[in-house]
Amino acid sequence: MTVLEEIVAGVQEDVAARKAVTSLDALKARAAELPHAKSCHDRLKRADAVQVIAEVKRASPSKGDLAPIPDPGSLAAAYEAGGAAIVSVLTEERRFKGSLADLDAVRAKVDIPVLRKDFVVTPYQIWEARAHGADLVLLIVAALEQTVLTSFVERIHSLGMSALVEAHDAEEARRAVDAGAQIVGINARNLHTLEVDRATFSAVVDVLPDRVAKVAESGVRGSHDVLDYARVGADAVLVGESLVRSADPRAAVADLVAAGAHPALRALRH
Ligand SMILES: O=P(O)(O)OC[C@@H](O)[C@@H](O)c1c[nH]c2ccccc12
Repeated sequence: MTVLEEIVAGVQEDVAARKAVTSLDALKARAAELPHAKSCHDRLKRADAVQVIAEVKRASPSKGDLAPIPDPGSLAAAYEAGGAAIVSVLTEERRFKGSLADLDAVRAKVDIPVLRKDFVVTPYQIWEARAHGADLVLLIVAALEQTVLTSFVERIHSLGMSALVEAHDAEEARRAVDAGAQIVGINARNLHTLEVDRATFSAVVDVLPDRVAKVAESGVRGSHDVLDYARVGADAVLVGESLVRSADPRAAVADLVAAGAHPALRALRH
């Protein structure tokens, strides 16, 4: 089993356990009472600056524990104050130590859109995301057959949310576009080997049409990586580890946001 398959197997067990407690109908009823999801595409695809998606990430399969994060709501509020466009919350429990409770805590504290970051393999998880106030849902191409991927993108859009569809190579990026993705993430971390290769983004991005919002995911250590990704066509960067490890997450986000708004990039982006 690859790491991805192992994670998905655990997620399937965890979803089954939650389903036994909360029915799909209960999730739908809860979702019906919430304000509409906030739109994300135009927020990420801005002519003037590269945007920052800041992630609440406690642990990862490659690095183990990253940060204790006693108060995920406050961390997310710091990200928002630093100028993040969107906050991402890992909800996978076994390897990333996230939860829907973290998503709730973040949703309660920020006004910017919130991304549910998990290994979505059933429509139940999409309803769950909406019922817990998510605006954006991650879908991983490598974990889904094409017909399923397409139906999940449609389901997410029909619930008023946005899909961030994650690819690792050109073939997966094409599949993302074919599935109707308007926001595509290119992950520098290979989910089979867990290695980071920052050159992945530039190797894959040309497959994507102009209208797609392009997110460079993983391995952003600081403002120089934002500039590098920006130069090769990223509309946004998704950053976890370097922010959760920072002593001042608000300032750390602000640094990345400032790099993304660097005047030298503006000419490139027109
Ligand atoms: O911590 P980093 O290297 O800044 O990476 C963040 C994000 O890209 C990463 O958490 C991620 C990208 N795609 C995922 C899919 C599942 C879980 C996690 C991820």
